[in-house]
Amino acid sequence: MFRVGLTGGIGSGKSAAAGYFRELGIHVVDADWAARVVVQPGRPALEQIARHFGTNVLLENGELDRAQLRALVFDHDEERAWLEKLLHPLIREEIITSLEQSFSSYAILESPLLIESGQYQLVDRICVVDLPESLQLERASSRDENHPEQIRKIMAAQLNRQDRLAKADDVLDNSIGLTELRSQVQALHQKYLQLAKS
Ligand SMILES: CC(C)(COP(=O)(O)OP(=O)(O)OC[C@H]1O[C@@H](n2cnc3c(N)ncnc32)[C@H](O)[C@@H]1O)[C@@H](O)C(=O)NCCC(=O)NCCS
Ligand SMILES: Nc1ncnc2c1ncn2[C@@H]1O[C@H](COP(=O)(O)OP(=O)(O)OP(=O)(O)O)[C@@H](O)[C@H]1O
Repeated sequence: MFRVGLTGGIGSGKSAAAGYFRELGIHVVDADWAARVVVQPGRPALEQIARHFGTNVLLENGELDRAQLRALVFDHDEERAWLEKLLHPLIREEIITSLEQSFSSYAILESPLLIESGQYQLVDRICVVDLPESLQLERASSRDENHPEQIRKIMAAQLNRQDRLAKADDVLDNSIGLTELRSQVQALHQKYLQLAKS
C-alpha cells in the first residue's frame, strides 16, 4: 500500500491536516497515539520507566504521569535519549501493525518525529506541515496552555524548520488559515490517489 508520512514540529498543524485526510476517507496512523499505547498500565515499558525514573512518574491509578515525565526528559537530553531508546522500537511496532490494517486507497502516518526516529523508512513519501517557528510556538503554547519556555525546549529536541523542509517531497503551508490548509490537503489527496494507482 502507498504510504505518506505527515510530519511537522509540535503545534505545526499535523492533527488538523490529518483530520482533513480522514474526512476524505483516508486511514491515518498517529505516532503520538502509538506512544500512549506502549506505556499503558500492564505494558513492560511502563514498569521499566518507573524503575528508571522512580514511582513519582506514576499517577495514583497506575498510569504514566505524562506531565512529570515531560518535565524530566525535556530538561535532560540523556534522559530523553534513554526514553526514546526504550519506546521508539515499540512505537514502530505499533505503527507497523496499524498500517497493515489500512483499508483506504493510501495511508497516512502522522508523526512529529518521522525523520528524527527513522519512521520515514516506513513510508513512500514525506509531507511536511510548514510554518514559521514563531507561529508554531504561539499556537502550541496557547493550545496546551504550556509555558512558551517548555514548548521551546520541545522544539529544540526536534529538527529545525530548514532541515525538515530539506526532507520534504510535499509541503503544506500552514502559515495561513484552516480553510487554506484544507484546500491544500484536498489537492494533495488527488495527487496521492494518482501516485497510489501507479
Ligand atoms: C514525554 C512524554 C511522556 C510527554 O507526554 P505528553 O502527553 O506531555 O506529550 P505528547 O506525548 O502528547 O507529545 C506532545 C508533543 O511533544 C513532542 N514530543 C514528544 N516526544 C518527543 C521527543 N522524544 N522528542 C521531541 N519531541 C517530542 C511531539 O511534538 C508531540 O506531538 C511523551 O511525549 C513521550 O512519551 N515521549 C517519548 C516518545 C516519543 O518520542 N513520542 C513521539 C512520537 S514518536
Ligand atoms: N491554520 C491554522 N490557523 C489557526 N490555528 C491553527 C491552524 N492550524 C492549526 N491551528 C491550531 O494550532 C494548534 C496546533 O495544531 P495541531 O494540534 O493540529 O498541531 P500538531 O502538529 O498536531 O501538534 P502536536 O505535534 O503537538 O500534536 C491547535 O490548537 C489548532 O487548532
